[in-house]
Amino acid sequence: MEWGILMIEIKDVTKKFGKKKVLNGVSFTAEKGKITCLIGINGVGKTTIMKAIMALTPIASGEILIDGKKIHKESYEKITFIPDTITMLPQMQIRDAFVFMADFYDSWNQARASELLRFFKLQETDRISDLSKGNTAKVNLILGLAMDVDYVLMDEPFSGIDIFSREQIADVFTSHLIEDRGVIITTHEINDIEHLIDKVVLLDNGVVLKEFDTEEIREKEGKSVVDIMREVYEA
Ligand SMILES: Nc1ncnc2c1ncn2[C@@H]1O[C@H](COP(=O)(O)OP(=O)(O)OP(=O)(O)O)[C@@H](O)[C@H]1O
Repeated sequence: MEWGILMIEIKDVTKKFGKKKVLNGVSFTAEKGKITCLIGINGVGKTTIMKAIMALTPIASGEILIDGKKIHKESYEKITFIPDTITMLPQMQIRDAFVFMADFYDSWNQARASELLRFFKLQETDRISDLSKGNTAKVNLILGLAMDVDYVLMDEPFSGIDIFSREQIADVFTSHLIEDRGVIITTHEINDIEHLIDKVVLLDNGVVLKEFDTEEIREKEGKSVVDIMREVYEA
């Protein structure tokens, strides 16, 4: 396979809810092996973009390609979506959630799930309903990252959790557990994660204001992501 097409391509995507246009010609790429961060305030369409990539919501126009092929319902063999709330039943223990995932997905990798559990210092007998918000976010992350897929989408993995949990989650991003996968995360708080991300897509009201490579702007322009955000959003 040609290396050039190992990416998710979002091309001029529009989406309406009723009469309201929430995506207004969104285009960007997220390459395999890179961490791409979608940034924008509440309601700009970050989650809608994630759902469109997962073919969980239909788009009005434009197209979305994964490794050069148009997305379809079976794309979940290549891609997984980690929502910002846990989808497992509260009475389950973590090990029950693992069994559920293994039953449902061929791509479930139990060895990686166990490694992630150790990484986060969680026990497989911990009950979902008893987990703190930070630990719930970690379990959610484990359920997504333990899948043997090329692309992982994460909706607000750092939102509403304490600094120590945020740091632990950030450590996963720089570990071998990510491997050479393509990751797309959404956030509105960039500070803790700026050093982890390779690429940034700045969104506003359903349009991309700027797409850039973090290392490039650091090296060529001596600017941080926050500098660019100020330039773009305060213009
Ligand atoms: N099912 C739906 N029906 C109607 N409107 C919706 C629906 N889902 C999202 N919207 C609207 O679409 C817009 C974009 O929502 P979206 O959840 O994608 O934003 P977001 O950037 O992810 O925001 P947040 O940071 O709050 O999660 C919002 O105005 C939202 O109210």
